[in-house]
Amino acid sequence: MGSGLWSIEKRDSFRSESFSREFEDVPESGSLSIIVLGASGDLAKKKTFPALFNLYRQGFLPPNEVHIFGYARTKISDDELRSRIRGYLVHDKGASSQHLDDVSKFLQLIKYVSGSYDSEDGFRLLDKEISKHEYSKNTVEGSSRRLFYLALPPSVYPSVCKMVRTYCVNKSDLGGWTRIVVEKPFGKDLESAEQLSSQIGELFEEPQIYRIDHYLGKELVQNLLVLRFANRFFLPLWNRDNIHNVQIVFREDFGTEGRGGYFDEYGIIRDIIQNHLLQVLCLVAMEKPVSLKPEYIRDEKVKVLQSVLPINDDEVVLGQYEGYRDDPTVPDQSNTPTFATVVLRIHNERWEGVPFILKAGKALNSRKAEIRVQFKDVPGDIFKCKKQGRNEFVIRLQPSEAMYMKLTVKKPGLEMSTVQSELDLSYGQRYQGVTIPEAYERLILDTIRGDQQHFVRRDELKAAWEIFTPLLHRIDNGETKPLAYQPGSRGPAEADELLEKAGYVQTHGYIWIPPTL
Ligand SMILES: NC(=O)C1=CN([C@@H]2O[C@H](COP(=O)(O)OP(=O)(O)OC[C@H]3O[C@@H](n4cnc5c(N)ncnc54)[C@H](OP(=O)(O)O)[C@@H]3O)[C@@H](O)[C@H]2O)C=CC1
Ligand SMILES: O=C1O[C@H](COP(=O)(O)O)[C@@H](O)[C@H](O)[C@H]1O
Repeated sequence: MGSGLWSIEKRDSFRSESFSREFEDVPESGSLSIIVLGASGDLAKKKTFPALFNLYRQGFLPPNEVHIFGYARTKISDDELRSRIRGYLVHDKGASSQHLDDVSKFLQLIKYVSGSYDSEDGFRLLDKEISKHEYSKNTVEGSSRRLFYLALPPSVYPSVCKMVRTYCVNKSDLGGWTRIVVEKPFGKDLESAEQLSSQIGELFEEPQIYRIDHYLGKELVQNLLVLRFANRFFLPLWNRDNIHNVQIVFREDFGTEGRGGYFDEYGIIRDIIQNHLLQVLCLVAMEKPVSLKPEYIRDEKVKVLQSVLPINDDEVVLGQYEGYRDDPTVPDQSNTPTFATVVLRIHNERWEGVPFILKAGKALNSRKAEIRVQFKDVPGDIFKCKKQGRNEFVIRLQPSEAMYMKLTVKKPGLEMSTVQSELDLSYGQRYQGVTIPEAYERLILDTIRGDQQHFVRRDELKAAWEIFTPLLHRIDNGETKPLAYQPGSRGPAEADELLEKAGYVQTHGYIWIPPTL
């Protein structure tokens, strides 16, 4: 079977063949306007526009239907915005002429409108430009589709949503729609998140709101439900009878350079754990949904979150890397953690007693994100294979996507001895030549298709904040302080001690030999 079979094929419409689309398909024929608010910012340049470009190249944004608008306060021309974006679409001097041609054509779809985030004039002008585009595509009023992507700080979400709602929504409902995409951080704690949700909720219906968590767009995160519910051998094993502990880990080998101001307000728990890692936990721990309808999946995720017990202070280790406060945008006395290990306990029939260890850190010794499911020791071990280490199922989200099962086998040879080996599915090997889409690419496509499966619902967000808010308040009040750690290290040694206390047994002496050798 050729690996090309896994390639994304060029499609001539937005219709999806995905299994997740069990909900009704309403034919959509109107023009599509994608409006990137905060178009001059970092996220827009680095993630949003490149994702849109990739969708365009694959035929998901046909130029006869789509127009893209950038909106921001900076006063620049269309061409200036285009040339800023261009640098993020053409990475090397040796880009093919086809690529350069695609970039030029894509950039021609982009128009820039300047205005402030609370000005009537700016949004009226934006609406006029969008309507002009819709008119040029002969779209019947009301059947047009308008997607507003808020690549903005959350402080301006309420005013921007109000402006969009008042001046820029699709004018009637003839199969068209208006949707908004909001980025994290969505609030700073339970109260502020709920307040933000209410403000936006007064303006838009829940099916119009797409709260993005880009970890939900990663290939191996999207694979989790398939793995768990489409494979017979996982079904009976995935519970407290067999699994001893689960680790969900995020490590970065660089600090907060250039983002110190933002980061210091939030810290690693709000930046990574409360959203990205907790979303992964939901998919690892949830029960099988009734079907793949987004609401059924999100119902199950909410149940897991609501079953998480209050965090015990003895099961938290916080760290701050030395040198973090040297950043001029970080206060000298900052108490903000750049590292945290937190043990969560899920109080339900499947998971009672199984620690879920969430670990995230900046400026560590490596960059990776993975889920490590460690199984219990074999009862009545006749091979004395305990010394080899426990069975582990590792799903590496990045870099180099892979999943592998560490297991004990007979060491090849005349002697009957055991050794730890692995069943290895490395994507680079198995799916050679297949491009794995960027998380944002996939999620933006979902917003166009109206599929909310991989977006965070309001009650899910609330439940997530309920778990972390008490701890976050203790940190904010200085009651819990981070331990110092060396940049380039594994983080505070106390974090590994906590891991051991939670029952994780590190495998020693396991050597992996990449299959290419
Ligand atoms: N397909 C593939 O690409 C495969 C790759 N491999 C590679 O083989 C190597 C070994 O595999 P694996 O066992 O999964 O990974 P590691 O050896 O990297 O880590 C094993 C576990 O030990 C923990 N650990 C490491 N040092 C300490 C410490 N000092 N105290 C406590 N815990 C510690 C790690 O935690 P932490 O997360 O904090 O680092 C991790 O949970 C890895 O580099 C892996 O990538 C193996 C199989 C397949
Ligand atoms: O949301 C965030 O994620 C990035 C890491 O994303 P990844 O896809 O590269 O793993 C992190 O660096 C950043 O601090 C955080 O805000």
